[in-house]
Amino acid sequence: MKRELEKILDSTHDAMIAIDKHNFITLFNKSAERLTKISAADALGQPVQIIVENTRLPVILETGVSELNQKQQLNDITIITNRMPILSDDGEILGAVAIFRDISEIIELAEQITNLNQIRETLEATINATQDAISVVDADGIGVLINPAYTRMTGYTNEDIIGKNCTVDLAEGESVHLEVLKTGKPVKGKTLKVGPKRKDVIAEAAPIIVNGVVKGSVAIIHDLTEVNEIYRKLDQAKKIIRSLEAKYTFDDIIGGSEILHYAIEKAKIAAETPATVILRGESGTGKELFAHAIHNASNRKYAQFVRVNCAAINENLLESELFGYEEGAFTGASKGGKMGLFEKANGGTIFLDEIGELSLNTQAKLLRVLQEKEILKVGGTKPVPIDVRVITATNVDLEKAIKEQRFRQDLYYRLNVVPIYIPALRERLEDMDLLVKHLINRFNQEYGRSVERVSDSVLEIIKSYDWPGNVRELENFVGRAMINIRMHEYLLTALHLPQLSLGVPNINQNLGKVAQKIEMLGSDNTLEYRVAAFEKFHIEAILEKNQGNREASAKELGISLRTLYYKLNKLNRELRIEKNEIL
Ligand SMILES: Nc1ncnc2c1ncn2[C@@H]1O[C@H](COP(=O)(O)OP(=O)(O)OP(=O)(O)O)[C@@H](O)[C@H]1O
Repeated sequence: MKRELEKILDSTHDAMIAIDKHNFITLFNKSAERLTKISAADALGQPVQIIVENTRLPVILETGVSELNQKQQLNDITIITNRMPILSDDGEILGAVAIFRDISEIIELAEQITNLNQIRETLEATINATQDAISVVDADGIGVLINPAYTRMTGYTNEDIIGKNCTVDLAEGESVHLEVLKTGKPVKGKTLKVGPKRKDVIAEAAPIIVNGVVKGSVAIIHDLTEVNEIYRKLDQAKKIIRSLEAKYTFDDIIGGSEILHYAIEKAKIAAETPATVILRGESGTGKELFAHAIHNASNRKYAQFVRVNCAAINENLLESELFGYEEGAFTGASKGGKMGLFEKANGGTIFLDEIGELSLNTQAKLLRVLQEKEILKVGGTKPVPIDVRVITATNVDLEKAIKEQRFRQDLYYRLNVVPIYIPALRERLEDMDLLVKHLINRFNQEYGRSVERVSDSVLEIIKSYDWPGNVRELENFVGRAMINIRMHEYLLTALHLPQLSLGVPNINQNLGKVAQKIEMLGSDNTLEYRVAAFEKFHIEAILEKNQGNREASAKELGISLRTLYYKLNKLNRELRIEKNEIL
């Protein structure tokens, strides 16, 4: 009987240790051995304190009171202990027994459950926070979860969806959930209408598979109106990039002179209207810059800006370039025909530069376009309506061209709606300082230079020159000077300046050249040396003006020809002029 009892006790998972009333161990089953890593042979008959430290069994012997469900650590294992006295029938304490249960596994399981809970919470928070509308159904197609984005998009709440068939939200189209549950495969890009407002959406869905079995389906729907809005924005962005072809705005027009300011103000007013603008001014005054600025300040700024240099395109091609052609219009015409520049600029602006160069034939066609607001392609019979703002520019005297019957008067009236005259650079010397500063900043960046100032004589030279090529020539001149300057020089002096193109000589220009050369002189500041240098440079300048004609130069200088030769020889001998190596 005792053996059988021991067998039963050994087979239980609970560890058991019993002691007699003298604290000696009387029972130590197999589970106790596993838990304490002490063999029953070592334990039995020993005082319990020797075998198990901090045991409370002796306390139980004394008090006779049970201690139940006590959690404690034993060799890194969490156990639950029940300790009870062993009582005789008449209540006498015969010993005590402790039963331990290893609960590590249970704790691990509990931890896993807690973790799973956390994962679930995180997943739920993510699903709720996402802007995509999500719905989940079970294997029978019954709604189990929707997120707030879904409610926002469809108008349906938990009440309408959870526990209901997955087709309840559909206004038009097949349920993606049902398709997924049927095929077990993901579905993509289905267009449907959902909700009471029949919202257009794109849906995609995927199966939820657990252990190889389809347990449900999860779907994401995207609002097509949002997608369309994204396309619209993309399109607008493309247009903005395209309109960067007109890259300048009024802020890029540098100058503070009253005469330029007047032109800018007039252009700004014109920009707000659809009126045809004609920009008049010499070459390089900034007519194209103005055309860009007008386009970019108008409500057509997101549409195309098309520049046509009427002088650069072959007269035979110009018509088909401007108005396009139909397929088979002429030998060599591309298949499908070609869109003309007017059509390309539809909704935007066409800038016809050098309009004075148009042939009378093309002038007649252009007049028709301006009057009818439609184009007729070469070889075509059906006119195409167009909405284009026309800006033209010219540096030729159109009025004279009309008198000479090179330009049509009726076209002139059509084009001359808002004439804007852009003054030549020599008419606005006040702008020079600002322009030079602006150009130096620009070339500092482009060429990696660090020029901070220009010497007074440079400005003097610049202001004394005629600038027949206007701002373009000034740009070129400063750019070349900036190449001449070394990396760490911060003062631009006359030494850095390139030769100015001769143009039509005038006295100011001559003085400028003299000043430029004087700055090339060395450190000899004696009056004799400087006066002699001035004399030499002045003679050279006058000679240059008279294209080397010595008689005319001597006459202009008020000296005899003999004196001129004498002076030139003498001055060349006497003057040691330090030349800038870079120039
Ligand atoms: N006021 C200004 N401020 C800054 N840059 C200017 C100004 N005027 C002209 N420019 C610059 O000078 C150069 C020539 O200008 P633009 O091409 O506009 O002149 P244009 O009058 O159209 O010349 P063309 O008649 O030869 O075609 C351009 O690089 C332009 O940016």
